[in-house]
Amino acid sequence: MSASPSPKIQRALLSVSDKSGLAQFASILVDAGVELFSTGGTRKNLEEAGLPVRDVAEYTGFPEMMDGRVKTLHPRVHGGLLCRRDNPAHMASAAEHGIEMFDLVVVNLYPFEETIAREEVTVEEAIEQIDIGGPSMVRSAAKNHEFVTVATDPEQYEAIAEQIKTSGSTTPKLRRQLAVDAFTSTAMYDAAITGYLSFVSEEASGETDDDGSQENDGVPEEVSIDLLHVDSLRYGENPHQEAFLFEFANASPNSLVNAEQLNGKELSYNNLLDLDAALAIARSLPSPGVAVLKHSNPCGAATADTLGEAIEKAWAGDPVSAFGSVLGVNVPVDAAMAECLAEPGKFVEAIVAPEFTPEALEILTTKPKWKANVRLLAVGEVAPGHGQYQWRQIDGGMLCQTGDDLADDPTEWNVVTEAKPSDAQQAELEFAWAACRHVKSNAIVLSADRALVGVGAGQMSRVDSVEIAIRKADERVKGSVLASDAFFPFDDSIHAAAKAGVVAIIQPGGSRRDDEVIAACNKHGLPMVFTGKRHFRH
Ligand SMILES: NC(=O)c1ncn([C@@H]2O[C@H](COP(=O)(O)O)[C@@H](O)[C@H]2O)c1NC=O
Repeated sequence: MSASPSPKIQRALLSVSDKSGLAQFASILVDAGVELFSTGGTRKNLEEAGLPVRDVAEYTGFPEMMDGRVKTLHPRVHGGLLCRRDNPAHMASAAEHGIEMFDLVVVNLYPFEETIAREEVTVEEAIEQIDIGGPSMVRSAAKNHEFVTVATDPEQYEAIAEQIKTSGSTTPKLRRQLAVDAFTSTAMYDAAITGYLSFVSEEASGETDDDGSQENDGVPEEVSIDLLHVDSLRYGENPHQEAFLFEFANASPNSLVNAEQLNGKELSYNNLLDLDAALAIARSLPSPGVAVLKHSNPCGAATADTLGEAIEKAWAGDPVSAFGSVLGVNVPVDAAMAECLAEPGKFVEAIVAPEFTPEALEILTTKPKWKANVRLLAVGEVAPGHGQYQWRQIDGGMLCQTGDDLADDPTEWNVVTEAKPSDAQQAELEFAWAACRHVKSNAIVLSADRALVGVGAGQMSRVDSVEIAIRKADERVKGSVLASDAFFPFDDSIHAAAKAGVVAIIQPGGSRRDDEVIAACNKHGLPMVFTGKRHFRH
């Protein structure tokens, strides 16, 4: 079968929510002799630009109705999009029903993803932003791309306009590519809708089964995850691995993927992992707080009256490991912090913070040796994103869980020992507990004066983590408090901690041998708090 010649573009149907670049593109079409048809808002926009445009409602003989739910869903529209120009029977049907051919469709959809990204959005508002007529036109045109050109993104206007200016039509190659883009965009759009409706909470939707229950505990049978390609990364965890960055279509503007990079080299895969961990711990520390990360674990973290003090204390947690670290900060980076980092002997790979003051930016981008490379990311407000689902790939599947991001409530904790923590020890335990949940299990942290002084991370045995934390803290272990992300299976860790000079302990409790662990604390006169909540991090 020989390919049909590219049809001259004579008639275009424009219906867009994002009206950027529209008038300029449409005026090129008008100059090329193309007749324009439009829906309400789009027509108004074109008329305001002084362009001649026909009303789709006048062409179909039906007004827009039901709050815009029905505008273009009409055989005179879809017939004009789906009709094969080389099929005499199709053309005869078109003639019989007064259907005109549309050679170009310019459609972009109701902003569903932007709508559901708004924190206060209701399910009703989200549902009204599900575009039906737009995707229908896009799919009709894309199916019939042998004859019809479909634009779904203002970025495509220039390439289409160039071809129309030179030949009055578009090439089959461009039409095929635009059709692929069109089907991709409607697939992504549907995935966003599916994802939203599947996970929208029972309270928000008010929807339950007749018996009041939610089928399958509210877990949908099928889930689509809507991801947008943001960037191709230089490589993955290692140079021989390919890597890419994707963004959830409904990601918050204050998320790491949307952070503004103010300085530095391009971000690597490992940088992004470390920055993610840095942001998470910064979010859960009291303000002003700083976390210093290496390989996704904090080697330092601190809070103080000023950010300048906090960074000094956080860096001092483990200055050897802090060299080449990634930092997370929960307030704007100021000049005092920048001056501290610019000191000789210090080096950081990247910093994520709500923002950077102009003075801090000036110092970090002019003073240190590594000024050109340091990646500075402004993420905006660092409020925790409660209740978000976390996905993780395993062999042949995905794990899904809600994030471990709710703050703990110390009023629910219990002192289980004869000795009670002093007020100062209680405050220190709260700090240690907040930091501990961000350390890979088995996690042990030692803290003093609201700063980590020793961390034992990712060990297969808890007592090994205790010993590493003690070794790291060195002399500072004396008078420090200890937090453990999960229960102690034996009393050996307690004896080691007491011998080293730890003065109070916090842990979830729940071991078969809790009695022995409590007895060991009592023997050493150590206060111990049970939180009742575990914070494993695998
Ligand atoms: N209902 C319909 O028949 C329909 N036809 C086109 N739309 C959408 O309406 C929007 C444009 O509307 P307006 O021209 O009124 O600003 C576009 O995003 C388009 O995708 C529709 N809206 C929703 O389904």
